[in-house]
Amino acid sequence: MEGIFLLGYPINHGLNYLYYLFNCEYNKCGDKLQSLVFAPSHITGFFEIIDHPHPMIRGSRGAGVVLDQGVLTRVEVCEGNGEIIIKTNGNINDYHSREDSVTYKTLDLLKKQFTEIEWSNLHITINHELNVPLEAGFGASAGFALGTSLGLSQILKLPLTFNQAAAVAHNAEVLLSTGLGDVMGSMVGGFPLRIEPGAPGFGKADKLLPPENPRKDTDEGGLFIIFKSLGTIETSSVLTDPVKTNKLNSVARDMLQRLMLKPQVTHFMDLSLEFAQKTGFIDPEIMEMVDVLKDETMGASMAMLGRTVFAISSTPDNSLEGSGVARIDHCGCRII
Ligand SMILES: Nc1ncnc2c1ncn2[C@@H]1O[C@H](COP(=O)(O)OP(=O)(O)OP(=O)(O)O)[C@@H](O)[C@H]1O
Ligand SMILES: CC(C)(CO)[C@@H](O)C(=O)[O-]
Repeated sequence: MEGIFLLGYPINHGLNYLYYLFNCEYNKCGDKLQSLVFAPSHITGFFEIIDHPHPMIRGSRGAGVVLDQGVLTRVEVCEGNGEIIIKTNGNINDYHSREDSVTYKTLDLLKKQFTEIEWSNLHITINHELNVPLEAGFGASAGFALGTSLGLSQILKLPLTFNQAAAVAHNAEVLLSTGLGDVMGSMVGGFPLRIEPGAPGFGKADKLLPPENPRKDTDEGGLFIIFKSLGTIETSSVLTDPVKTNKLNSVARDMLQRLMLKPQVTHFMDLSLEFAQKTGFIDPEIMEMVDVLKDETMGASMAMLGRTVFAISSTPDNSLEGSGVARIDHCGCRII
C-alpha cells in the first residue's frame, strides 16, 4: 500500500488525525479500562417519519450518505463514586441540561437496563471528539449516542451484541427526538437505504452500490462529499411539529420506492433536492449554493436537518468558497 503513514495509519484517511490525538493521550490513562468508537457522520437526503409506540420500531425510512468524518468517542471507566464526566472536543459538556443530552440519555438507558452493575462505584469519563458541525444535518447526536452505548457495552462486558448496543443509541435518539434514522445510517455506511424504520436489529436497511470508481489512481477510490454549513436546525424542533412532519411525510411517501426502481447515486441526489424543495426546508441562501454545486457534481441538495448544502462528486475540486470535503465511509460505525 502506498502513502504516508503515521502510527501505522495512512495520513490521508480522515480518521487519522483524531486517532493520533487519542493515541497520544492513551499512555496517560494508566490502567483505566477504556474503549474507542468511531461513528461516521450520516447525512440524510430525504426521509419519511414512521411513528410507532415502541421506540425500537419508531424511526424513519429514507436515504443518505456516510462520511469518513464524524464522532470519535473514548470511554474510560475506573473505580469511583458514581461520577460522570462528559466532554465534547475537550470541553465539559454543559449542554442545556442533563435531560436534553443524548449522551446522558444513552447512559441512563444502560443504567436502567443493567441494574446489577454497581454504577455508584464507577467513575465514567466520556470524551467525544467531533470534526463535523453540530445540529447541522450530520447526525452528530447519533454519533454521541453510539459512542456511549458501544463503548460502555464493551468496557463493562454488558451482555449485548453489536446491534443490541447500537439499539440503545437509537432508543436514546428517538426518546429525545434528536434523530430517527442516523444510528442505522451510521452503522450501515456507504449510501444507506433505510427500508423499514427502527433500531439496528429491528429496522431493515440496504445500501446503494457505489458507482464505478472514476478515480482508479487512488487507493481509496470512489466519490467525495462536498459540504458547507450556514447554520443549525434543531432536529427536535422539526420532529415535534405536526405541521412540518405531516408535510414532509406527504412529500417523502413514494420517494424510497422511486429510488429502489433506479438505485443510483445521481437519482438519490435528484430525489433529495426534490424533497428539500417540496417540503420548503430549503431557503434561498442554501439554494444558491446548491445551484453552484449542481452543475459541477453528481448532484447537490440540503442535508436534513441543517442549514447545510451537500454534494456528491467524483472530484474534490469545486467553486463553492469555504466548502469542506470528505470521503465516503463504507464500513460504518466501529470499535477501533
Ligand atoms: N456541545 C454538545 N455536547 C454534547 N452533546 C451535544 C452538544 N450540543 C448538542 N448536543 C447533543 O446533540 C443533540 C442535538 O442533536 P441534533 O439532532 O439537533 O443535531 P445533529 O445530530 O448534529 O444533527 P441532525 O440530527 O440534524 O443530523 C442535543 O439534543 C444534545 O443531546
Ligand atoms: C430525522 C433525521 C433527518 C435527523 O437527522 C434523521 O435522523 C433521519 O433521516 O431519520
